[in-house]
Amino acid sequence: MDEYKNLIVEAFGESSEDSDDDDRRQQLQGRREAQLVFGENPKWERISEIKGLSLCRDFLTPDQQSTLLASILREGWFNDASHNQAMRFGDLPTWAKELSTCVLELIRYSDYDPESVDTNTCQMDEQACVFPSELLHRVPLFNQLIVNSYQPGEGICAHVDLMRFEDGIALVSLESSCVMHFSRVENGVATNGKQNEATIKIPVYLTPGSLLLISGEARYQWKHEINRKPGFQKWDGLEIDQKRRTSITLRKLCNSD
Ligand SMILES: O=C(O)CCC(=O)C(=O)O
Ligand SMILES: [Fe+2]
Repeated sequence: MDEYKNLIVEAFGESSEDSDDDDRRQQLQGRREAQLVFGENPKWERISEIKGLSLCRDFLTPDQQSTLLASILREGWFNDASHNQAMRFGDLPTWAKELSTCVLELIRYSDYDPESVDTNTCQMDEQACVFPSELLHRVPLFNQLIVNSYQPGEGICAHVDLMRFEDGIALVSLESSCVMHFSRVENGVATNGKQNEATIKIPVYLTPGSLLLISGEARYQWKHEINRKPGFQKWDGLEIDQKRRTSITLRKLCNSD
């Protein structure tokens, strides 16, 4: 984690929260330099059926995944086998703050399509951005953390994340791969015996070290779930080998005033 962050800080300096044009130009310049430093930029996959869902599979290297997992295990939250979830609000552990910084830097310096940038204002069009750009200036970016530790067979029921959290959710996967399914919130009435829209499930394959960003429609109009019961975890026609899976969810609480 530190290595990734230091590289970025070394290359571009600490990030600024100002948002005037000069800063934007510098950010764009930073992206160009990032391409030189890291070679090929991390690739983002859009899930075409769902607006606001972006997946970066090579977010964390295997070494970074091990370091992150070790930091989580050192917290001791899962020492007792009956605990499989930990939540933190406000001041997050150092490793979680570093992870948030990595998410932010990755988004800021990710590949971008030069065609989508207005060269006068240096504004990127929303479609080209993997995260709503107005959220990138909020401080802190995230102040709530959930770590889930799932044993083989365990998953999470279909849900929309609670409205007490703002838009813009980051989800990091560690250990076992899994398929997360998304289904529309609306309960459209099934007509003509056709499949109800709400029952159509879009599968998203989450591999270890990947980062999933959920915002806008994906956050408010789609439910997500992971069913790891036997027979439900298939990708490319093959049943996924189920091991323990650890996930980290980063969110920002809505202001209560
Ligand atoms: O474990 C996951 O990947 C999903 C967790 C989740 O949906 C949540 O914390 O709201
Ligand atoms: Fe969730």
